[in-house]
Amino acid sequence: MAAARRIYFAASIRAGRGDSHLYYKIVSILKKYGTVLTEHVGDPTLTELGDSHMTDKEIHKRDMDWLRSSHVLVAEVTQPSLGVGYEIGRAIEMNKNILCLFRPSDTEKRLSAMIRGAENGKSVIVKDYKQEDIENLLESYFSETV
Ligand SMILES: O=c1[nH]c(=O)n([C@H]2C[C@H](O)[C@@H](COP(=O)(O)O)O2)cc1CO
Repeated sequence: MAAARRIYFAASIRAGRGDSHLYYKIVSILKKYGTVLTEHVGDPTLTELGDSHMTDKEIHKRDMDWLRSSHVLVAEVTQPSLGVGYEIGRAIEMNKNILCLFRPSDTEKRLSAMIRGAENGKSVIVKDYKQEDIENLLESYFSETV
């Protein structure tokens, strides 16, 4: 199943790349569980300019095609990002499995009610986590949930 599973990883780009090393780590763990379609999101050399070789229309089309073709969306939501919120909302409409990861200990901000409130204990899961727990958290998500 791991190779066949298509994973869309979402995290902040234009909203700030302060957590990019953590995104890199999450992407490298996710690769154990499937093909990560959006590997660029975890590239620590990617700046807030994002995919600057593409137009915004091209980025939106490519990412929506990837999202449609994915089995699961994993989103790191600690750094609030319009793009990530949009992707989560679209994925909910597409009935995707969604895992949102939030680090309360690394931010004074509270997660949006539109994300935390979308949790349904089944297809939409929102987890508070610490960096050191990420391997175990993903292991139990992919072995038990999807
Ligand atoms: O260059 C880009 N490439 C790209 O794939 N995205 C997608 C993937 C990310 O999960 C999300 C980030 O949104 P934002 O840039 O609003 O933080 O949008 C977003 C941008 C720039 O907005």
